[in-house]
Amino acid sequence: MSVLTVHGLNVSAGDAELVRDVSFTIGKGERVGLIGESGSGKSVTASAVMGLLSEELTASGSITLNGKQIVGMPERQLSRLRGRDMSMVFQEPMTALNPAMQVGKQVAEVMSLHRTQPDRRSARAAAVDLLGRVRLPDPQRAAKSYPHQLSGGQRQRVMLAIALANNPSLLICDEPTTALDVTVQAQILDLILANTNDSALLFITHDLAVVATVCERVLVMYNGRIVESGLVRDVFTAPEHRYTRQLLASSDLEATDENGRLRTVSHD
Ligand SMILES: Nc1ncnc2c1ncn2[C@@H]1O[C@H](COP(=O)(O)OP(=O)(O)OP(=O)(O)O)[C@@H](O)[C@H]1O
Repeated sequence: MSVLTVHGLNVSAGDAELVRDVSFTIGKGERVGLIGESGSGKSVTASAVMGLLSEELTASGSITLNGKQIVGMPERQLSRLRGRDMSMVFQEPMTALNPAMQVGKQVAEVMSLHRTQPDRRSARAAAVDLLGRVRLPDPQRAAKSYPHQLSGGQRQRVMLAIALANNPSLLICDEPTTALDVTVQAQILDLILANTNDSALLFITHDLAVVATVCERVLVMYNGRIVESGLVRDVFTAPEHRYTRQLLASSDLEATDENGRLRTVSHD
């Protein structure tokens, strides 16, 4: 059974249809990229999956996470799934972190909230472990820092620790490295790859080279619809849709090398 199944998803704001008839699945341990120009509906799709659509938006169709229907699920139930069964990493960690709370406590809190650690003390210890797993130097000390005392890359590591804390079945990354410099981007991508073996991963990005590095399958979104999908190596080497060809042409990804294999832009 797929971890995530989206079937015939529509999202509208009044008369405006933002997402139209979107369907896809992600299995356990599968990594799927979602690409498309700004405004094509990627973030709206991700918000619908997380049950985080703003009030003026309406969703119809079906989204199931491990068989549970997300569309129309009451907020109380959704909040039990978010942070435990599914979590999300955003582009700007500063807005997602609490500026007034030590980051170790923020990591511990998501475990205490979902009771995935027996008590607060174990949650604190597990938080320090997690901060080490996302390779924050001196995790004991880092746990006591406030978000403003950390660099952008370190804050994104904290976000990743929070997202991974309860070993979610589904991790959604929405442009998680766009705001970071290139070296830090590559480190964060490595961490995401190293820590999501069993999770289903939906990875939203403008950067086709990142998709080629991280994902096995890709969905191409244009004007609210998925216009093309398939294995990254097929879609990037032999795109069928005109829009995908344009995306590839305007990216700095050199799709194939002299042997016809997918080549990615190096990150250093
Ligand atoms: N709350 C809202 N009310 C009305 N329209 C919205 C709302 N949220 C998003 N939209 C519109 O929905 C469309 C899709 O937006 P979305 O943020 O999903 O695009 P995106 O592909 O994620 O773009 P980006 O890459 O810039 O994040 C856009 O036209 C946007 O203006």
